[in-house]
Amino acid sequence: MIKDNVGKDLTRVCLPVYFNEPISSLQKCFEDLEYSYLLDRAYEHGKSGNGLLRALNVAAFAVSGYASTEGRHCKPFNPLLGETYEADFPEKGIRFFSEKVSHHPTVIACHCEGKGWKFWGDTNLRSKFWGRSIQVEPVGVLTLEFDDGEVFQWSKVTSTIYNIILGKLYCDHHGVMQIRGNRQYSCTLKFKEQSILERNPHQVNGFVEDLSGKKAATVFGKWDDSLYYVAGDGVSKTKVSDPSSNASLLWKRTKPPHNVTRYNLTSFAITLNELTPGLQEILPPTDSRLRPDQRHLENGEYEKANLEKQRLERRQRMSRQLQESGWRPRWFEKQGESETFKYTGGYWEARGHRNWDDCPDIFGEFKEELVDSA
Ligand SMILES: CC(C)CCC[C@@H](C)[C@H]1CC[C@H]2[C@@H]3CC=C4C[C@@H](O)CC[C@]4(C)[C@H]3CC[C@]12C
Repeated sequence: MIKDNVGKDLTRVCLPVYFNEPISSLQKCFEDLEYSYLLDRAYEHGKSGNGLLRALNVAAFAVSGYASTEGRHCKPFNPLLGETYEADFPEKGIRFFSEKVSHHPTVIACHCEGKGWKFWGDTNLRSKFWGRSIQVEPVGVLTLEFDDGEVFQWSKVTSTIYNIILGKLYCDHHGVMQIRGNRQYSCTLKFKEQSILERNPHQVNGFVEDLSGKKAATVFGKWDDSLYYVAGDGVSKTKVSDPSSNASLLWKRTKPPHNVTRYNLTSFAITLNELTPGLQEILPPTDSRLRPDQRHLENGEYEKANLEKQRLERRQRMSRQLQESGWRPRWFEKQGESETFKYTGGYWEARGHRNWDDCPDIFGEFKEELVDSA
């Protein structure tokens, strides 16, 4: 298996379903929004004139998206071309939508609307599998726009997955994240690379600076745990990295569920593939929740899952031709080659009318009842 896949792009590595988690990359993308309340807070702070606290909460949000990667060791499903995922969370005040917009290279685009903000972006994971470790470089810009016009943009840092063959598999994130704002504040965050002797892994350190380049606050914490800040220009480093000092908490990770599954999903992630009867009737035929192999895996039916996965992978090989002969994403569009895919609108309206006539039947043939009778 390894021999067949060395040097390949991670998204295109074909593995038996046993290595998968019952979540697609489209759904995984939504995991980054688990702590969306930080953006609601950021909006409120900015509205009441505190631009610094807005920038700090945006920084906390950008870090919080990594928390759910801790302890994970399974590969998400690579969605089919044109596959979509929606998440309607009225209790969080957010609506999220994503689509796989390109197969060669693999690109996923997403769009999310919250209370006072919009968040969108696309990612093309440039990854290489070299046998012992995999390095993932997300290419693409994430944009956060507040309703009052303030915009922040950043890109995700490099991730490395270690011990692919021997030892305990784990991932780490490292590099510098530059969160650029269009008004007064910008933020720089450094994700420290873990060394073998590291006693304090997963560290993130950084600062918020104003237009003149003056440090307005220092931030520190761990991407799998929490983030703190100290206002002002940082004083001495030792003092600042001690949470018992005068630091204030920006974000704290939710505790993992009591009865973890073999996938180590967070309580939030566990809900993302749920197919409630009411939902099944309104989803488009392209939604990840309707993907048969993923559903079988979630139900623990490995053999059925594997057969379906092979069938869908065979079908998917034709998607290169499809794309070359002018296939276009249904819900996203990009202006120029270097631009980000932008949501063209209309998904939630179509859902209101259950009008999915022009959605392709990407999963084909599968007719079995998907909802658990239990
Ligand atoms: C080869 C197989 C069996 C093992 C690897 C499985 C796990 C650990 C890998 C597969 C795909 C990986 C993800 C791919 C892309 C991203 C986006 C990046 O911005 C953060 C890390 C994150 C979210 C990775 C986390 C680790 C990951 C989930």
